[in-house]
Amino acid sequence: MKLYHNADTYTNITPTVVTIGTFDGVHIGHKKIIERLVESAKTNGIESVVLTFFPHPRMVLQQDSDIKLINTIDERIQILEKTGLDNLVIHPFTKEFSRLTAGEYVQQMLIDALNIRHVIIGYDHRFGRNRNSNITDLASYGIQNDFTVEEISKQDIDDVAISSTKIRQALADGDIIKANTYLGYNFMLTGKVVRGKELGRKLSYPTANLHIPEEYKLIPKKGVYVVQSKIDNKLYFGMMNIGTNPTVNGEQQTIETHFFDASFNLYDKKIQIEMLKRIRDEKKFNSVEELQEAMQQDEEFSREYINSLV
Ligand SMILES: Cc1cc2nc3c(=O)[nH]c(=O)nc-3n(C[C@H](O)[C@H](O)[C@H](O)COP(=O)(O)O)c2cc1C
Ligand SMILES: Nc1ncnc2c1ncn2[C@@H]1O[C@H](COP(=O)(O)OP(=O)(O)O)[C@@H](O)[C@H]1O
Repeated sequence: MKLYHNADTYTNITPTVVTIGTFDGVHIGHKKIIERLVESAKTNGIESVVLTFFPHPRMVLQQDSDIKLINTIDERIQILEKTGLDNLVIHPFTKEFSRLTAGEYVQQMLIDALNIRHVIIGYDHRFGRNRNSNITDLASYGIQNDFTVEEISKQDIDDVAISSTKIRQALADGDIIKANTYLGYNFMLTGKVVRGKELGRKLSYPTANLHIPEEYKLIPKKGVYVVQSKIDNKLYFGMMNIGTNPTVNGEQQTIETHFFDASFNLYDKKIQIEMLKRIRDEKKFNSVEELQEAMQQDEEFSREYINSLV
Protein backbone atom coordinates (compact mmCIF):
# COMPACT_ATOMS: atom_id res chain seq x y z
CA MET A 1 0.00 0.00 0.00
CA LYS A 2 1.30 3.43 -0.90
CA LEU A 3 0.61 6.23 1.52
CA TYR A 4 0.05 9.88 0.56
CA HIS A 5 -0.40 12.66 3.08
CA ASN A 6 -1.93 15.01 0.54
CA ALA A 7 -3.94 14.34 -2.62
CA ASP A 8 -1.68 16.85 -4.42
CA THR A 9 1.26 14.49 -4.00
CA TYR A 10 -0.62 11.66 -5.69
CA THR A 11 1.15 11.59 -9.06
CA ASN A 12 0.34 8.04 -10.14
CA ILE A 13 -1.44 8.35 -13.50
CA THR A 14 -3.13 4.93 -13.54
CA PRO A 15 -6.90 5.45 -13.35
CA THR A 16 -8.47 4.72 -9.99
CA VAL A 17 -11.50 3.40 -8.18
CA VAL A 18 -12.01 5.42 -5.02
CA THR A 19 -13.97 5.20 -1.82
CA ILE A 20 -14.19 8.11 0.59
CA GLY A 21 -14.63 8.07 4.33
CA THR A 22 -13.19 8.15 7.83
CA PHE A 23 -13.10 4.38 8.35
CA ASP A 24 -12.53 4.82 12.07
CA GLY A 25 -11.92 1.37 13.52
CA VAL A 26 -11.54 -0.24 10.10
CA HIS A 27 -14.00 -2.82 11.42
CA ILE A 28 -15.56 -5.77 9.63
CA GLY A 29 -18.21 -3.55 7.99
CA HIS A 30 -15.50 -1.23 6.62
CA LYS A 31 -13.47 -4.21 5.48
CA LYS A 32 -16.38 -5.43 3.34
CA ILE A 33 -16.43 -2.10 1.52
CA ILE A 34 -12.67 -2.12 1.06
CA GLU A 35 -12.81 -5.69 -0.29
CA ARG A 36 -15.35 -4.52 -2.85
CA LEU A 37 -13.05 -1.63 -3.77
CA VAL A 38 -9.98 -3.85 -4.14
CA GLU A 39 -11.99 -6.37 -6.17
CA SER A 40 -13.31 -3.65 -8.47
CA ALA A 41 -9.77 -2.34 -9.05
CA LYS A 42 -8.56 -5.84 -9.96
CA THR A 43 -11.48 -6.58 -12.30
CA ASN A 44 -10.97 -3.30 -14.14
CA GLY A 45 -7.18 -3.30 -14.15
CA ILE A 46 -7.00 0.00 -12.28
CA GLU A 47 -5.82 1.03 -8.79
CA SER A 48 -7.80 1.19 -5.57
CA VAL A 49 -7.73 4.32 -3.43
CA VAL A 50 -9.18 5.06 -0.01
CA LEU A 51 -9.51 8.82 0.36
CA THR A 52 -9.70 9.84 3.96
CA PHE A 53 -9.31 13.11 5.82
CA PHE A 54 -7.33 14.06 8.85
CA PRO A 55 -7.96 15.63 11.33
CA HIS A 56 -11.54 14.41 11.51
CA PRO A 57 -13.81 17.17 10.10
CA ARG A 58 -15.48 17.53 13.52
CA MET A 59 -12.11 18.27 15.14
CA VAL A 60 -11.65 21.16 12.72
CA LEU A 61 -15.15 22.56 12.29
CA GLN A 62 -16.39 22.17 15.90
CA GLN A 63 -13.21 22.57 17.88
CA ASP A 64 -15.05 22.16 21.15
CA SER A 65 -16.41 18.77 20.14
CA ASP A 66 -14.71 16.17 22.28
CA ILE A 67 -14.55 13.55 19.56
CA LYS A 68 -12.94 10.23 20.40
CA LEU A 69 -11.79 7.80 17.75
CA ILE A 70 -11.24 4.04 17.93
CA ASN A 71 -7.92 4.37 16.08
CA THR A 72 -5.21 6.97 15.97
CA ILE A 73 -4.30 7.92 12.42
CA ASP A 74 -1.17 5.73 12.60
CA GLU A 75 -3.21 2.75 13.79
CA ARG A 76 -5.66 3.31 10.95
CA ILE A 77 -2.78 3.22 8.46
CA GLN A 78 -1.43 0.06 10.07
CA ILE A 79 -4.76 -1.78 9.81
CA LEU A 80 -5.49 -0.59 6.27
CA GLU A 81 -2.03 -1.88 5.24
CA LYS A 82 -3.33 -5.40 5.69
CA THR A 83 -6.38 -5.06 3.43
CA GLY A 84 -4.74 -5.33 0.02
CA LEU A 85 -5.54 -1.70 -0.75
CA ASP A 86 -3.22 -0.08 -3.36
CA ASN A 87 -3.26 3.53 -2.14
CA LEU A 88 -4.25 5.40 0.97
CA VAL A 89 -4.59 9.16 0.63
CA ILE A 90 -4.93 11.04 3.91
CA HIS A 91 -5.77 14.57 2.87
CA PRO A 92 -5.43 17.34 5.47
CA PHE A 93 -8.87 18.58 6.46
CA THR A 94 -8.61 22.32 7.03
CA LYS A 95 -11.19 25.13 7.20
CA GLU A 96 -9.98 26.25 3.80
CA PHE A 97 -10.50 22.76 2.38
CA SER A 98 -14.01 22.66 3.86
CA ARG A 99 -14.89 25.78 1.85
CA LEU A 100 -14.23 24.16 -1.54
CA THR A 101 -17.42 24.00 -3.58
CA ALA A 102 -18.60 20.57 -4.68
CA GLY A 103 -17.43 21.31 -8.23
CA GLU A 104 -13.97 22.43 -7.06
CA TYR A 105 -13.65 19.38 -4.82
CA VAL A 106 -14.58 16.95 -7.60
CA GLN A 107 -12.23 18.65 -10.07
CA GLN A 108 -9.21 19.08 -7.77
CA MET A 109 -9.39 15.93 -5.72
CA LEU A 110 -11.13 13.27 -7.75
CA ILE A 111 -10.28 14.23 -11.32
CA ASP A 112 -6.97 16.13 -11.23
CA ALA A 113 -5.31 14.32 -8.36
CA LEU A 114 -6.76 10.82 -8.44
CA ASN A 115 -7.72 10.36 -12.12
CA ILE A 116 -10.92 8.71 -10.97
CA ARG A 117 -12.87 6.20 -13.13
CA HIS A 118 -15.20 4.80 -10.54
CA VAL A 119 -16.31 5.74 -7.05
CA ILE A 120 -17.93 3.44 -4.50
CA ILE A 121 -19.84 5.58 -2.05
CA GLY A 122 -22.55 5.41 0.62
CA TYR A 123 -26.08 6.33 -0.52
CA ASP A 124 -26.08 9.18 2.01
CA HIS A 125 -22.59 10.61 1.25
CA ARG A 126 -22.47 14.44 1.26
CA PHE A 127 -19.62 16.59 0.04
CA GLY A 128 -18.60 20.12 -0.89
CA ARG A 129 -19.01 23.34 1.08
CA ASN A 130 -21.58 22.88 3.86
CA ARG A 131 -21.94 19.29 2.67
CA ASN A 132 -24.53 20.52 0.22
CA SER A 133 -24.03 17.96 -2.56
CA ASN A 134 -25.11 14.36 -2.64
CA ILE A 135 -24.70 11.13 -4.57
CA THR A 136 -27.06 12.29 -7.38
CA ASP A 137 -24.87 15.38 -7.86
CA LEU A 138 -21.79 13.15 -7.87
CA ALA A 139 -23.38 10.98 -10.57
CA SER A 140 -23.93 14.05 -12.80
CA TYR A 141 -20.31 15.14 -12.28
CA GLY A 142 -19.49 11.57 -13.33
CA ILE A 143 -21.44 11.82 -16.58
CA GLN A 144 -19.64 15.07 -17.43
CA ASN A 145 -16.21 13.77 -16.46
CA ASP A 146 -16.25 10.14 -17.47
CA PHE A 147 -16.46 8.35 -14.14
CA THR A 148 -19.14 6.08 -12.70
CA VAL A 149 -20.74 6.04 -9.28
CA GLU A 150 -21.58 2.85 -7.39
CA GLU A 151 -23.84 3.18 -4.38
CA ILE A 152 -23.32 1.31 -1.13
CA SER A 153 -26.81 0.37 0.03
CA LYS A 154 -28.58 1.78 3.07
CA GLN A 155 -28.39 -1.68 4.64
CA ASP A 156 -24.58 -1.86 4.32
CA ILE A 157 -24.11 1.73 5.52
CA ASP A 158 -26.41 1.10 8.48
CA ASP A 159 -24.41 -2.03 9.33
CA VAL A 160 -21.21 0.04 9.35
CA ALA A 161 -22.74 2.73 11.56
CA ILE A 162 -24.25 0.17 13.93
CA SER A 163 -20.88 -1.58 14.29
CA SER A 164 -19.05 1.71 15.01
CA THR A 165 -21.63 2.65 17.64
CA LYS A 166 -21.49 -0.81 19.19
CA ILE A 167 -17.68 -0.76 19.31
CA ARG A 168 -17.56 2.68 20.98
CA GLN A 169 -20.24 1.65 23.48
CA ALA A 170 -18.53 -1.68 24.19
CA LEU A 171 -15.22 0.13 24.85
CA ALA A 172 -16.96 2.63 27.11
CA ASP A 173 -18.48 -0.33 29.01
CA GLY A 174 -15.14 -2.17 29.12
CA ASP A 175 -16.61 -5.01 27.06
CA ILE A 176 -13.43 -5.71 25.11
CA ILE A 177 -14.58 -9.09 23.84
CA LYS A 178 -17.59 -7.50 22.17
CA ALA A 179 -15.48 -4.64 20.74
CA ASN A 180 -12.95 -7.12 19.36
CA THR A 181 -15.69 -9.21 17.79
CA TYR A 182 -17.02 -6.20 15.87
CA LEU A 183 -13.55 -4.95 15.02
CA GLY A 184 -12.35 -8.30 13.68
CA TYR A 185 -9.02 -7.75 15.48
CA ASN A 186 -7.91 -6.83 18.99
CA PHE A 187 -8.48 -3.24 20.10
CA MET A 188 -5.09 -1.63 20.63
CA LEU A 189 -3.42 1.19 22.49
CA THR A 190 -0.21 2.60 21.06
CA GLY A 191 2.16 4.90 22.90
CA LYS A 192 5.46 5.48 24.58
CA VAL A 193 6.51 4.05 27.96
CA VAL A 194 7.09 6.88 30.43
CA ARG A 195 8.24 7.01 34.03
CA GLY A 196 5.68 6.71 36.80
CA LYS A 197 6.01 6.92 40.54
CA GLU A 198 8.33 3.89 40.63
CA LEU A 199 6.02 2.17 43.10
CA GLY A 200 5.28 -0.77 40.84
CA ARG A 201 8.62 -2.47 41.41
CA LYS A 202 8.10 -2.19 45.17
CA LEU A 203 4.77 -4.00 44.78
CA SER A 204 6.70 -6.73 42.89
CA TYR A 205 4.73 -5.71 39.86
CA PRO A 206 6.68 -3.25 37.73
CA THR A 207 4.24 -1.59 35.36
CA ALA A 208 5.02 0.12 32.07
CA ASN A 209 3.14 3.43 31.98
CA LEU A 210 1.80 4.13 28.51
CA HIS A 211 1.63 7.71 27.27
CA ILE A 212 -0.69 8.20 24.29
CA PRO A 213 -0.09 11.61 22.73
CA GLU A 214 -3.28 11.59 20.63
CA GLU A 215 -5.92 13.20 22.81
CA TYR A 216 -8.64 12.03 20.48
CA LYS A 217 -7.91 8.34 21.10
CA LEU A 218 -10.79 6.54 22.77
CA ILE A 219 -9.65 4.92 26.02
CA PRO A 220 -11.81 2.07 27.35
CA LYS A 221 -13.55 2.17 30.71
CA LYS A 222 -11.35 2.32 33.80
CA GLY A 223 -10.46 -1.09 35.17
CA VAL A 224 -8.17 -4.07 34.98
CA TYR A 225 -7.68 -6.04 31.77
CA VAL A 226 -5.80 -9.01 30.30
CA VAL A 227 -3.57 -7.78 27.47
CA GLN A 228 -0.87 -8.88 25.06
CA SER A 229 1.91 -7.06 23.24
CA LYS A 230 4.59 -7.88 20.74
CA ILE A 231 7.82 -6.35 21.99
CA ASP A 232 10.95 -6.80 19.88
CA ASN A 233 9.10 -9.52 17.97
CA LYS A 234 8.23 -11.57 21.03
CA LEU A 235 4.68 -11.96 22.31
CA TYR A 236 4.13 -11.07 25.97
CA PHE A 237 0.94 -11.39 27.94
CA GLY A 238 0.17 -9.12 30.84
CA MET A 239 -2.38 -7.29 32.93
CA MET A 240 -3.26 -3.64 32.56
CA ASN A 241 -4.86 -1.11 34.83
CA ILE A 242 -6.59 1.93 33.37
CA GLY A 243 -7.37 4.33 36.18
CA THR A 244 -6.28 6.86 38.72
CA ASN A 245 -4.63 4.47 41.24
CA PRO A 246 -6.86 5.62 44.15
CA THR A 247 -5.07 3.35 46.63
CA VAL A 248 -1.90 5.39 46.32
CA ASN A 249 -3.86 8.65 45.97
CA GLY A 250 -3.19 9.04 42.29
CA GLU A 251 -4.87 11.88 40.50
CA GLN A 252 -4.25 11.59 36.81
CA GLN A 253 -5.49 8.69 34.75
CA THR A 254 -2.73 6.26 33.87
CA ILE A 255 -2.52 3.19 31.67
CA GLU A 256 -0.13 0.71 33.28
CA THR A 257 0.80 -2.80 32.26
CA HIS A 258 2.69 -5.52 34.04
CA PHE A 259 4.00 -8.13 31.60
CA PHE A 260 4.31 -11.71 32.82
CA ASP A 261 7.58 -13.63 32.79
CA ALA A 262 9.46 -10.62 31.54
CA SER A 263 12.11 -8.28 32.79
CA PHE A 264 13.16 -5.45 30.55
CA ASN A 265 13.73 -1.73 30.40
CA LEU A 266 10.88 -0.26 28.38
CA TYR A 267 11.37 3.44 29.15
CA ASP A 268 10.97 5.60 26.04
CA LYS A 269 10.06 2.59 23.96
CA LYS A 270 7.08 2.78 21.64
CA ILE A 271 4.80 -0.19 22.24
CA GLN A 272 1.42 -1.36 21.10
CA ILE A 273 -0.78 -3.23 23.54
CA GLU A 274 -3.74 -5.33 22.45
CA MET A 275 -6.59 -5.62 24.92
CA LEU A 276 -8.17 -9.04 25.37
CA LYS A 277 -10.55 -9.20 28.33
CA ARG A 278 -11.79 -7.14 31.24
CA ILE A 279 -11.11 -8.50 34.74
CA ARG A 280 -12.64 -6.04 37.22
CA ASP A 281 -13.20 -2.44 38.26
CA GLU A 282 -10.39 -0.39 39.71
CA LYS A 283 -10.82 -0.14 43.51
CA LYS A 284 -9.53 1.96 46.37
CA PHE A 285 -7.96 -0.53 48.74
CA ASN A 286 -7.32 0.17 52.43
CA SER A 287 -3.66 -0.71 52.14
CA VAL A 288 -0.96 -1.40 49.63
CA GLU A 289 -0.93 -5.02 50.87
CA GLU A 290 -4.56 -5.44 49.86
CA LEU A 291 -3.79 -3.96 46.47
CA GLN A 292 -0.93 -6.40 46.11
CA GLU A 293 -3.22 -9.31 46.92
CA ALA A 294 -5.73 -8.12 44.36
CA MET A 295 -2.95 -7.93 41.78
CA GLN A 296 -1.94 -11.51 42.58
CA GLN A 297 -5.53 -12.58 41.93
CA ASP A 298 -5.54 -10.58 38.70
CA GLU A 299 -2.42 -12.43 37.67
CA GLU A 300 -4.03 -15.80 38.41
CA PHE A 301 -7.14 -14.87 36.50
CA SER A 302 -5.09 -13.60 33.56
CA ARG A 303 -2.90 -16.68 33.35
CA GLU A 304 -5.94 -18.94 33.38
CA TYR A 305 -7.58 -16.85 30.70
CA ILE A 306 -4.45 -16.89 28.53
CA ASN A 307 -4.16 -20.67 28.90
CA SER A 308 -7.77 -21.03 27.86
CA LEU A 309 -6.98 -19.24 24.58
CA VAL A 310 -4.69 -21.98 23.27
C1 LIG B 1 -3.23 -5.42 37.14
C2 LIG B 1 -3.25 -4.15 37.92
C3 LIG B 1 -4.34 -3.86 38.72
C4 LIG B 1 -4.39 -2.69 39.49
N1 LIG B 1 -5.48 -2.43 40.26
C5 LIG B 1 -5.53 -1.31 40.99
C6 LIG B 1 -6.66 -1.00 41.81
O1 LIG B 1 -7.66 -1.71 41.81
N2 LIG B 1 -6.62 0.11 42.57
C7 LIG B 1 -5.54 0.96 42.57
O2 LIG B 1 -5.57 1.93 43.30
N3 LIG B 1 -4.48 0.72 41.77
C8 LIG B 1 -4.44 -0.38 41.00
N4 LIG B 1 -3.33 -0.64 40.23
C9 LIG B 1 -2.31 0.40 40.08
C10 LIG B 1 -1.21 0.37 41.11
O3 LIG B 1 -1.63 1.25 42.11
C11 LIG B 1 0.02 0.87 40.38
O4 LIG B 1 0.48 -0.10 39.54
C12 LIG B 1 1.13 1.24 41.34
O5 LIG B 1 0.69 2.38 41.98
C13 LIG B 1 2.44 1.48 40.62
O6 LIG B 1 2.48 2.69 39.96
P1 LIG B 1 3.79 3.23 39.19
O7 LIG B 1 3.90 2.47 37.88
O8 LIG B 1 3.50 4.68 38.97
O9 LIG B 1 4.96 2.96 40.07
C14 LIG B 1 -3.29 -1.80 39.45
C15 LIG B 1 -2.20 -2.07 38.61
C16 LIG B 1 -2.16 -3.22 37.85
C17 LIG B 1 -0.99 -3.51 36.97
N1 LIG C 1 7.62 -7.40 33.57
C1 LIG C 1 7.59 -6.08 33.41
N2 LIG C 1 6.45 -5.46 33.05
C2 LIG C 1 6.42 -4.12 32.89
N3 LIG C 1 7.50 -3.33 33.05
C3 LIG C 1 8.67 -3.89 33.40
C4 LIG C 1 8.75 -5.28 33.59
N4 LIG C 1 10.06 -5.57 33.95
C5 LIG C 1 10.71 -4.43 33.97
N5 LIG C 1 9.91 -3.38 33.63
C6 LIG C 1 10.38 -1.99 33.58
O1 LIG C 1 9.99 -1.39 34.80
C7 LIG C 1 9.30 -0.15 34.57
C8 LIG C 1 8.19 0.01 35.57
O2 LIG C 1 8.64 -0.02 36.91
P1 LIG C 1 7.85 0.76 38.01
O3 LIG C 1 8.52 0.53 39.31
O4 LIG C 1 6.40 0.42 37.91
O5 LIG C 1 8.16 2.24 37.63
P2 LIG C 1 7.29 3.39 36.95
O6 LIG C 1 6.54 3.98 38.07
O7 LIG C 1 8.32 4.34 36.38
O8 LIG C 1 6.42 2.78 35.92
C9 LIG C 1 8.75 -0.28 33.17
O9 LIG C 1 8.61 0.96 32.52
C10 LIG C 1 9.79 -1.16 32.47
O10 LIG C 1 10.82 -0.33 31.93
